Amino acid sequence: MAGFSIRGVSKVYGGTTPTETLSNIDLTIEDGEFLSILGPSGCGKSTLLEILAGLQLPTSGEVWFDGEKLKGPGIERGVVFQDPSLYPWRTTYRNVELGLELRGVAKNKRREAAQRYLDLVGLRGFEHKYPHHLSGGMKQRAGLARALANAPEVLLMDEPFGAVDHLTRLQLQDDLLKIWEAEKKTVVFVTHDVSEAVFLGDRVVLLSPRPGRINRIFQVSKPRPRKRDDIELLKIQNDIYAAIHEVKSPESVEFTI
Ligand SMILES: Nc1ncnc2c1ncn2[C@@H]1O[C@H](COP(=O)(O)OP(=O)(O)OP(=O)(O)O)[C@@H](O)[C@H]1O
Repeated sequence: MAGFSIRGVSKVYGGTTPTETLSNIDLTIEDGEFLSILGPSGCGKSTLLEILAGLQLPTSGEVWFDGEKLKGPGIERGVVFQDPSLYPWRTTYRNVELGLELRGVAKNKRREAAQRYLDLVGLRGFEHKYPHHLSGGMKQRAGLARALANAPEVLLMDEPFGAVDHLTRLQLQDDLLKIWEAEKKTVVFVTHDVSEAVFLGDRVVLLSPRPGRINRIFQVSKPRPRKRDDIELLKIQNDIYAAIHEVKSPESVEFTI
């Protein structure tokens, strides 16, 4: 059961002026769910994702995954960042097999897994190219294949398509949904793009800033495949904008339509 139970999680970053970044987050993420986390810049989206990844510990509260209290990172939770940070001296294939290599997986098993996921993300034929020969979208696909090759139960994605052009972004969203449907992973997807959050998610968790709190959770019941101009999705987007404007913070309107 690759679900999370987040109970009363708060995060205070230290320093000369300690800041409460997250306050009292209670959230259950279901096994197999595609959950979007949406909010303005600085509301703590990445911090929450890092807590789920085990890269940060909450200051108070706790997170349970798969029936166990989280204490740190784990192979069952793969992370995909905006910058895929591929090693420039390794080919695409060798970047994708890296995690397996570090864990001592035999070469034939590595090859099998890397090729499977390179195919799945649409990079067949680019296995032997180096990262500088790949477009931004292709690098992001390679980063996704690298995460998938470790066979995680959960993908934790932090604005993974934030740095690619608009059309590539739409294509990557479609492809990610196909992969999610094929692989049956739990996905937690951080974005500040309202339409992306609604198009992708089963639910959209809207965070409000300073400190980051759950403002509202929007259910997106529309079955897939979805059309971007679907009236039901547009209505949810409008409801989200209305909720954002209710908060009335000048910085809480930094969203992409
Ligand atoms: N390691 C850290 N140490 C101190 N403060 C931090 C640290 N990481 C994040 N913060 C602060 O916590 C707040 C929330 O940051 P976070 O990156 O989680 O927000 P976000 O919603 O993901 O923002 P963005 O959309 O701009 O990436 C910010 O004010 C940030 O400066």
